[in-house]
Amino acid sequence: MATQGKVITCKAAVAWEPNKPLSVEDVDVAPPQAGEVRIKILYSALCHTDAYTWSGKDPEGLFPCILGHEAAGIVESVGEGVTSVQPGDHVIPCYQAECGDCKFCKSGKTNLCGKVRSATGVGVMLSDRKSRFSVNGKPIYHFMGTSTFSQYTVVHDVSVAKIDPNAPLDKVCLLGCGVPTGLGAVWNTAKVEAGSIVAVFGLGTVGLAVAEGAKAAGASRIIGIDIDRNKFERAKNFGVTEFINPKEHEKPIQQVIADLTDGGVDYSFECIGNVSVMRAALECCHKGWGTSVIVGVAASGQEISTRPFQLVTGRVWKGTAFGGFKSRSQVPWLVDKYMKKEIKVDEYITHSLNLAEINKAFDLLHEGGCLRCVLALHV
Ligand SMILES: NC(=O)c1ccc[n+]([C@@H]2O[C@H](COP(=O)([O-])OP(=O)(O)OC[C@H]3O[C@@H](n4cnc5c(N)ncnc54)[C@H](O)[C@@H]3O)[C@@H](O)[C@H]2O)c1
Ligand SMILES: N[C@@H](CCC(=O)N[C@@H](CSCO)C(=O)NCC(=O)O)C(=O)O
Ligand SMILES: [Zn+2]
Ligand SMILES: [Zn+2]
Repeated sequence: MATQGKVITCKAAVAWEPNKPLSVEDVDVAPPQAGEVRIKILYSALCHTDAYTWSGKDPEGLFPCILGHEAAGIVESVGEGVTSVQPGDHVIPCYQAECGDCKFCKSGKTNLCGKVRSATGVGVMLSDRKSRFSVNGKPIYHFMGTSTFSQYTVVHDVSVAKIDPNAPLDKVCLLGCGVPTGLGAVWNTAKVEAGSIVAVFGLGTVGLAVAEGAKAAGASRIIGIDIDRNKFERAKNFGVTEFINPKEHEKPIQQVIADLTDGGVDYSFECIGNVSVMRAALECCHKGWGTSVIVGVAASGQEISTRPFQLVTGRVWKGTAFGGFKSRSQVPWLVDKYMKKEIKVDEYITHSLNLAEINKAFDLLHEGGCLRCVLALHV
């Protein structure tokens, strides 16, 4: 391979400072070291977590950095000792690693992996605690161990899922974050049973994937809650059966929902990142067994609260990261499900742009009509 072992200079969107428009410029990407993989990223979608970190509200946000974590590409080269993938493999970089060997991976109780998290949380690679990205010699931090708003990125081998080479990369890039998160919140974290009544707060990509997962699980009612009434029409296609706009009610939304459901729902999901809504989502659950799952990411300094009595009386509060899916083992399975038309992916893509238009893509993310905007990295 002509580029193997060499620095690659390519285009990437650099976030120099919080909230300052991203700058698409030439970035040097160093070759992968031992245990690392350099990937040619072909497509990357934007997730609200990218916008959250860019906003400066993420306590783990470091600048300058290269954001992006919902992508697909092809392995360009691998570092010493890497056997799980080879150049030419089609892959999805996974912000949640899976080493199979750490205390977390071996526990059988969680999809969180501890192998590289101490490095990915501070924007560097594990082996030498340095970045592989630089601009004119100045290091640029990695983000979430993925940094996919770059034509080439370097990730840890434990963060790379090898997928079916026939899968369209401009679609399955979404399986790097939002869609699996919603599906898995239902299937893995809550384990919703057939006949359950479900409430979904926030009908963006994550909330719609929750609805899709709940429908597949056989939920009898799926109540969508959003302050944007326009969200309902589209949400019906994902399984939402009823819609509530909190702005149209005087009573607290948890009371409105309890009244509509003979005391509360079996499962609720907060897919917004708003701590007041997280409280409402817990409190709209049925006494004795209702379970609420926090999916949304709330800003630095925000805290959740409720009366302990809510838990004493049997409600359960949970959270989920990447929907509880084990990334390297289960992302290929999700890709196969998509190829068999068992899960939706295309339906979440509302916009397609290229890397040079990334700031426009971030603007779109804040507009009601946009679910996922997929960027083509090499046009
Ligand atoms: N836990 C994880 O692993 C994980 C993974 C991906 C995304 N996330 C987080 O999930 C959240 C949702 O992501 P998304 O991409 O679907 O976002 P989104 O912005 O597309 O969707 C949020 C929806 O919530 C609605 N909303 C906003 N305020 C509301 C309120 N007070 N009451 C009711 N509805 C309200 C908006 O109208 C919008 O439809 C974000 O916080 C994101 O960071 C978490
Ligand atoms: N850095 C933030 C937390 C961000 C967060 O919660 N990330 C989610 C994924 S969001 C994907 O769009 C997650 O999976 N977290 C688990 C992990 O990062 O290991 C903060 O500090 O507030
Ligand atoms: Zn995400
Ligand atoms: Zn591990």
